[in-house]
Amino acid sequence: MTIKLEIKNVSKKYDNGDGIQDINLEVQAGEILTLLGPSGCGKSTLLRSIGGFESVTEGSISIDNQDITTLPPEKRPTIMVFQGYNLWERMTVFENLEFGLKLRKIPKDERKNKIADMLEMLGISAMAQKYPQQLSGGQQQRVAIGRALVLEPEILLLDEPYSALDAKIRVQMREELKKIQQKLKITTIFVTHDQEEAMMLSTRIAVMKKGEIVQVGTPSEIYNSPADIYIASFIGQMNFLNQENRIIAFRPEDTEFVSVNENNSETFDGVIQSLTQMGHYTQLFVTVASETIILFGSKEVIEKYTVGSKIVFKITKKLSFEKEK
Ligand SMILES: Nc1ncnc2c1ncn2[C@@H]1O[C@H](COP(=O)(O)OP(=O)(O)OP(=O)(O)O)[C@@H](O)[C@H]1O
Repeated sequence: MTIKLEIKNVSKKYDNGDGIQDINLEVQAGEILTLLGPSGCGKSTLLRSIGGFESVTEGSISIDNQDITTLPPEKRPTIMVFQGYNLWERMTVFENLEFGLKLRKIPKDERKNKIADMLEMLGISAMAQKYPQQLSGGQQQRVAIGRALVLEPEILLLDEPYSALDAKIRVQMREELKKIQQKLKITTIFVTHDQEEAMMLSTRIAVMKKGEIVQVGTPSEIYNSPADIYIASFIGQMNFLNQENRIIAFRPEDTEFVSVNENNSETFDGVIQSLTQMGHYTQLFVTVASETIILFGSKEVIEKYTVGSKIVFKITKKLSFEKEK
């Protein structure tokens, strides 16, 4: 594997004390690495630091073993797509894509060919002569990505590119991005606070909390072995039960209903608070002592139990965390 981007001990402190601290991260050539975390955890600050839109307070950033820490954005082999796309409204789609190529003094015929290929790949060839405001959100988003990709950056930086789109288009755009990324094998860093989006798109995910990276791993590593309670509660559906000095965590799918309580540490009694048919499965809210958890059952469960029924369940896979002091 080739390391494309190396971030070493990077900190960025704003005057008010916020920012990111001691970030260490290696991004492999050709992967989609997602920076995931709640609002304000420092994802955009890190992305902007990689793109050169933020000067770091400490540490170094290298791309292909070249130190780029102090280079301005236009001297870096990165292109960033911002949240609001920043398309030029007085230029057609074609001109939006052509602008950067002109600056790079690419000859006219070559520009035309590159743009035609890019619009074709993005499925917006018919929009070439339209203006951004004549396009849908999804189409504008494709133009923004096309404008970045046509410049053939070494690394593509995407800051919550789908936040303005509705849920259905979002899913479609993710699929498209994944396809394009696989075709071009372009190293991509993607920022999102949406864990489902991160799980679906990423080769690896870096989970951030309060300005730091707390875990880096593949989606399944993060899902199956979250490093702490914060990550466990952030990714997917997770139940927690307090035990003496520990907290056990388990996913709804890692449980099964049993008829008797064997009185071991895996089996629990609960009382059903609600049952909802979710299509091919039933979702149950259950209280165990004073704590509420979510369980999944088969479609038939809804016929066997009612609200207020006692239920016995066994946890087939669990994690255990020390209580935070
Ligand atoms: N220019 C700035 N000046 C001062 N503080 C800033 C600046 N930009 C960001 N911050 C602060 O730094 C922290 C990290 O912000 P950042 O925008 O990187 O987070 P984020 O994870 O990308 O959040 P969001 O998802 O809301 O964009 C926040 O506390 C934010 O208020």
